[in-house]
Order: sequence, then structure tokens, then C-alpha cells
Amino acid sequence: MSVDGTISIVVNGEHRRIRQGMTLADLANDLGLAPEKVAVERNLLVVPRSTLAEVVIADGDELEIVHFVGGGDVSSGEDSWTVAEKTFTSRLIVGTGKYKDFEQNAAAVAASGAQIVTVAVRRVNVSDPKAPMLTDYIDPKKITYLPNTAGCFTGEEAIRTLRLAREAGGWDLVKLEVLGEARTLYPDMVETLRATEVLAKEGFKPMVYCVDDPIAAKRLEDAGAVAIMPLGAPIGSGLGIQNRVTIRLIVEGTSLPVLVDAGVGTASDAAVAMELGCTGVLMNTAIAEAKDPVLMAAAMKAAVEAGRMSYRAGRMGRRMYADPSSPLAGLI
Ligand SMILES: CC(=O)[C@@H](O)[C@H](O)COP(=O)(O)O
Repeated sequence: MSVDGTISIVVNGEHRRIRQGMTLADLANDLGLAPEKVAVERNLLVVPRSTLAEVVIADGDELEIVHFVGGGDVSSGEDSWTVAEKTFTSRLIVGTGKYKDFEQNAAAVAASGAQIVTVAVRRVNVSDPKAPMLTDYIDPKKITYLPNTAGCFTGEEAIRTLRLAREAGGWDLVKLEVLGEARTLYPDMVETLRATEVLAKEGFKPMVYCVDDPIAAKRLEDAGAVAIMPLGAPIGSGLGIQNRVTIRLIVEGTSLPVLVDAGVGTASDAAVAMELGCTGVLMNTAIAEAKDPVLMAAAMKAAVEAGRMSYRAGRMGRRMYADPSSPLAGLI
């Protein structure tokens, strides 16, 4: 301890000086974190959350503090989410491309339990009554249609596409996607931001496909996005979530719903997204290109639900060493 009554500790790899006598709960409060939402490792040992208010920090302590952001009300059975004043209980949004036919698409949507389907305005017929219509198979009165701008490479093109969708079906909750190039299908964030601003001013509620960048996510929020939809991996790649850290930072940094959009390949990828605290997941290829799309849709439903429950339950802390599952005290 120094003469000024402070001690030196390390928190998440950074040196700090704190008042002597502070407990772990005091420190969490000082860091602006609710003690009931943090997990603490002290000198490589997990501290039970129930004792944070009793454990006094010692000079030289090395602490790892993990903050569980958000999280629903575990006690309540209902675990819904809201976007643009519409509330949903399913956290899985599914696409309508790449299926054998509308019938298979509809069966997969039913198995997924999705309450929202996204539709590429420029590719799927939802307005020409002379051609087969998706709406004959997936009832827009029961399932929310989320028109998207897949295939648009400029903000202007995307804006025009969505104006068209609003004209055709009255949709204002939309998914904006402005692609930068055909090879990676990565979003062009300059164009995406500009289009978000224009659409928000015109009264649209854009859910926005974007890079997995927490700063870009903040800019989109300021520009009028109603949901942030970072890619997990390139569209159609099925590579799963490539950067868990940036997805978590996006979740922490925005008050908007965050839905991983693109790159999911299998059920565990969807569960990971939910365990990171995402509000939901949007996927197309993983279901449509599965050998059995309907079975995969059911798997994705279960994975999203399991990941969400696991997030709400709060995972245990990680330990560097083994810790017996049965108490060792009092052994004969
Ligand atoms: C359907 C849709 O909106 C896609 O642009 C989306 O990004 C899905 O990507 P995956 O096909 O990789 O799930």
C-alpha cells in the first residue's frame, strides 16, 4: 500500500490504483458495471458472484472482469424482442432464396418457427399475380415480410428498390444491404450509411446489414437504423462466426437489436451468436442448402433457443485449472 491509501492491482491486463479496502462489488460499481452482471476471476480463481461484496481486493491482485451485457428477465417465461415497435418471440429470421421451390421454402419457414422472413425485392415475386407468388405459400398476414435489397451495389439502387417495395406492399420495416463487390459480397459501409440516413428520413425503418465493426454500428445507430445486422462471415459461405470479439463489442455498444446476418453454416454457429448476447440471427443458405432443409430449419430453431437460454442463464467463469465436480472436503 502507498502513503496515499491506495493499492496497485491489474484489471483485465491494465494496471490501476484503487482505494485500499475496496471489495470486488465496489470495484464493479466504480467501473460502471452492475455487480450482479459480472463474473470475476481473482488471481486465476473464479470468485462466486454471491461473495463479490465480501471479497476485499489486496495489493497486487490480478483481476479479470467479464461483463454480461443485457440479458433478459430469467424469471419471466416470455422472452420477446422488439424492433420498430413490433414485438416477436422467435429470434430467428430466415431467407427465401436458394430453395427448390416455394413449397419447400414454406415448409422450412414453418419448421424454423420464424415470424419474419426476408425477401429479395428484386428476385422474388411478391407483386405480379400472373407468376407464382411467395405470398401464396407464406402468408403475409401470419409472417412478417422483411423486404431486402440483396443484389444492390449502390445506395441509390437500394433506396429505389425499397421505395418500390413500399409502393408494392406498404412495407416500411426493411432490410438494407448495399454490397461493395461481387467476390466477397461485403457491405459498402459508406454507401450503406448514406442510404440508411436517406431511408430513415423518408420514414423507413431500416435493419441494416453491415461489417462486424462496433464503430460502424454506432454510426448506423446515429443514422437512423432500427437494428444492426453484422455479418458473421461472407454471405453464403457457411463459415460461422469469424470474430466473436467484434460481435460482442457491437452488442455492448448499441442499444439497438443486434442480429447476426450471413455466414451461419450450422446450428452451433447460431447458438454462438445467441450466447454472445445477440438479439437474433438471420440466415438463408445454411437452411436452404442443407440436405434436408426442413430438418435443418428445426435444428436452427432449437439452436437459437438454446443459445438464448444459455446467455440468459449466464455462463460459468473459465478456470485455468481443474476444479472437482464433487466436493473433496470430508472424504473418508
Ligand atoms: C437472405 C439474405 O438476406 C442474405 O443476404 C443474408 O445475408 C443471408 O446470408 P446467408 O445465406 O449466409 O445466411
